[in-house]
Amino acid sequence: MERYARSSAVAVIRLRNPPVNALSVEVLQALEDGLKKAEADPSVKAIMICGENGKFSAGADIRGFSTPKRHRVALGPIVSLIESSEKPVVAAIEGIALGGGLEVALGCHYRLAHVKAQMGLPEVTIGLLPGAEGTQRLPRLIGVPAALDMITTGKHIPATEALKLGLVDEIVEENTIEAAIRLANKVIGQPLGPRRLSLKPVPKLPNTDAFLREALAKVKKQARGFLAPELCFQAVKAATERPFAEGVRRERELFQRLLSSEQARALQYAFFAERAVSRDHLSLAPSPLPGTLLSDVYIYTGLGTMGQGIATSLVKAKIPVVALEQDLEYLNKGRKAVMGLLEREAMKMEGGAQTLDFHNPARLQFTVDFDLLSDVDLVIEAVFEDMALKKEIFHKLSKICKPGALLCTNTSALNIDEIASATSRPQQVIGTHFFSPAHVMRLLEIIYGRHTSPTAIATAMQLAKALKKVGVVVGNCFGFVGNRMMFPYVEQAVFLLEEGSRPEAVDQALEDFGFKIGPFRMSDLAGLDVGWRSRKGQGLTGPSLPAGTAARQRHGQRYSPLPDLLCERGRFGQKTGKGWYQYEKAGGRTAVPDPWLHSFLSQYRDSHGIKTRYIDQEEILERCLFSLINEGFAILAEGIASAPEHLDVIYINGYGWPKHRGGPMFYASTVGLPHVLAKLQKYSEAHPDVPKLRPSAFLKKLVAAGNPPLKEWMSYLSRQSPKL
Ligand SMILES: CCCCCCCC/C=C\C=C\CC(=O)SCCNC(=O)CCNC(=O)[C@H](O)C(C)(C)COP(=O)(O)OP(=O)(O)OC[C@H]1O[C@@H](n2cnc3c(N)ncnc32)[C@H](O)[C@@H]1OP(=O)(O)O
Repeated sequence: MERYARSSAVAVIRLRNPPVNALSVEVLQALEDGLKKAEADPSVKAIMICGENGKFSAGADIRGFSTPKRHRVALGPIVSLIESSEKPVVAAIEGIALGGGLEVALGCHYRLAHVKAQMGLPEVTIGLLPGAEGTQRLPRLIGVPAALDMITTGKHIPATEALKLGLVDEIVEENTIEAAIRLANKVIGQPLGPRRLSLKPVPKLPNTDAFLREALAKVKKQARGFLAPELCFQAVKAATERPFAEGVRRERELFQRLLSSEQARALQYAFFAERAVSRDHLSLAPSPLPGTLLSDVYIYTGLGTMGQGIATSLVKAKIPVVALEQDLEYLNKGRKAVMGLLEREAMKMEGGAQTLDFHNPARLQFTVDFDLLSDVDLVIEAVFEDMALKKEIFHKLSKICKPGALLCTNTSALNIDEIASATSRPQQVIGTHFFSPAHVMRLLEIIYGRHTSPTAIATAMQLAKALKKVGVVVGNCFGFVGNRMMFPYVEQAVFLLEEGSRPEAVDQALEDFGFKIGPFRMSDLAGLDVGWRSRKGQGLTGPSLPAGTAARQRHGQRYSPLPDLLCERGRFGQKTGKGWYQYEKAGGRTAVPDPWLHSFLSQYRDSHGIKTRYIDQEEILERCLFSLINEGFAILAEGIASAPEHLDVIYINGYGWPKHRGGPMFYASTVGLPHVLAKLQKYSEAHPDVPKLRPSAFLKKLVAAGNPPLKEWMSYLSRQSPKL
């Protein structure tokens, strides 16, 4: 506790724990001590709580949740202590007040925030609920619908919205601390009863029961097996049904249930994994990164779907862009699409189009003039996946661009070294695999080639950061990390159809597991023709396939021609109105099981002498997931990625893997590597012609080593890529 000024009647309690003033045991203890001291000091007439370094607090120290129980200090009683103080307590909220940080503020009698502050109860995103009485106080302050929304989604809200909701009493543009002191002085001596949220009733709704029923249905639908949102709901519901103290007891009970859950452990692992992965390599970037200065320019070529998203993403990050296309027709089409995307993005932002300023040619210009590339710092090429075309472009770039320019290729599978070989500066060539839609998806896979320099890698990582994406650096191999792990997963899904399953059964099993979208719905969305083109390119199907090749064999391994057969019938998915499902029209979005496909599958099985069998959910999950995980172990062993966390971050952010399961490698660690190995052995014996089911040597090694924790896996490998 300190005094604002020597003779001030306002005691100041400053939360101090850099970088985000997380509420560690020590901070909580100091907060309690400070409160008691201020309470006992007759010269103190009011108390102000603020955070060090322009941040109130990011909430409980998340690392503390995995420490043994006896070391924990409860926050709820401290919040009660604040509220019951006989002296007015004012929260001065700067920067962030999240989780337990906001709960501390809710215990205060007054809340004043800086206009740029953000507030929220994001506990749900780490598998918890606000466990310091926040689920009982917030509905009393801002009403049940708004509280439920904040608590079940975990969203951060800006101070301006917080003011409208009544979450804060006042917002200020100038010095928050001084304004809070003024407020504290003003309210000395005023009655505190009406300011104590625990004493307030929860505002009544016209039809609380109906509202809660609908809200629960919505929460359950979005959660897909994720427990925390539903328990958050239950805690808020308790506030509508019970007196404060009983509601708090219910909140504690639910909090304890979540605290000991595997899902909370998974989400907290994912939280730290993402931050650790994003930090990698950054230190080698030139500072400041060219292009983060507004006078510099990023240029990018190709205005197809990916290019449109990339351009939008760059403009959103306030990076000046020159968008290049091969001819005016494509340029005009691309321009229209990009402008449309930007209009929509601007509508979601405060300040709208003015903030993005994309009509300003200094921010975004469109051209067909390749010579404009001579002075740019960074190029992102985003033409379609055609090696010859990419090499031609890189050859040109290498000639035109200034010596230091970084040359990025947006590719999902092509060989970076081969692309780099078309240039005279392979050390500056790097893969940047954006995910569609590129202005929405958070993942950026960054692929280094044999000659890519550490500075180039670091610069690409900094680009990811500037775009607010999660950059993950990986090595160069077919499909890199994400798609390479996806191949066996999709392969199994199709094999399951051959053996007796249906697309809707496979999708359902994986969506129940928590995937946003199953493999067949995903394939229909992405377009079956994409994979078909690639398989034709690899000589697996199409005219280059040698005559007499067995329909279901390629290079001595099992192959399913099912996706090719659908493409030959013009069934490309949503875009043609038919794929693995049928749709209301070409371009339709609602997938409906298709009787035609069911009978096509029966005929297919008959014609190949396959006996249809019932395949249960367990087998669907095990074959799809364990083959994907198996590939992950192979990737780690080859040094294509530097740690299992990298694979997990890729899967959560780019492939819709359910975050509450922590990523595929974390999931493998939770079900146990011996179990994964045993299942792979079983399926591999049943399908000896499927190499991707054969357990990887690294997985076997880890099992033989006694199933060590994930953090130790990499220590069992002797060799690591020097660039990772
Ligand atoms: C022993 C513990 C006592 C526990 C008391 C138990 C009482 C139970 C009652 C109440 C329970 C309350 C629950 C909570 O409050 S849970 C926490 C809720 N808060 C959050 O989820 C916020 C998480 N943080 C963020 O969203 C962001 O980090 C943000 C604060 C917005 C800052 O973002 P950004 O500027 O992009 O910076 P970074 O994300 O890179 O973070 C910087 C470093 O700070 C670390 N960090 C952030 N938040 C926490 C946290 N709450 N606990 C511990 N560490 C945190 C983060 O990991 C970065 O560090 P590093 O790079 O080393 O990983």
